[in-house]
Amino acid sequence: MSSNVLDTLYSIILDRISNKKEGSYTVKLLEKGKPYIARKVGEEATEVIVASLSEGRERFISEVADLIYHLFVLMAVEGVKPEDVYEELKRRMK
Ligand SMILES: N=c1c2ncn([C@@H]3O[C@H](COP(=O)(O)OP(=O)(O)OP(=O)(O)O)[C@@H](O)[C@H]3O)c2ncn1[C@@H]1O[C@H](COP(=O)(O)O)[C@@H](O)[C@H]1O
Repeated sequence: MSSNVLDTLYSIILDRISNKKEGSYTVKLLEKGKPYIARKVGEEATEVIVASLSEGRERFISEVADLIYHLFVLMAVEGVKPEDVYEELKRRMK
């Protein structure tokens, strides 16, 4: 996965936070607050599990994308950038 897609996604999410674009799903999530967003991350993780166990490759890819998006919204709420996570993953590399 090229990290510039992830970095671009994160910058779009930050843009939605600051510009509150009309009709934005991200803005709707933010308005529902952190507990709701955290619950959505859990839901999307479950949907990844279900897709992995009983649905095809395309559904699995789609659910992983949903999970990454919702995780990135939660990271933005927490003030954690993708680079922070990349650093941690790099630190763990053997
Ligand atoms: N990658 C995504 C992305 N993946 C999934 N989703 C939304 O996440 C939801 C997942 O479906 P669910 O059934 O879990 O959610 P729902 O039933 O629609 O709504 P709720 O259950 O949350 O009430 C869908 O509404 C999708 O539209 C996304 N929404 C936005 N993005 C990215 O975020 C950017 C900003 O989007 P907006 O905030 O809508 O402008 C977009 O340009 C995309 O790059």
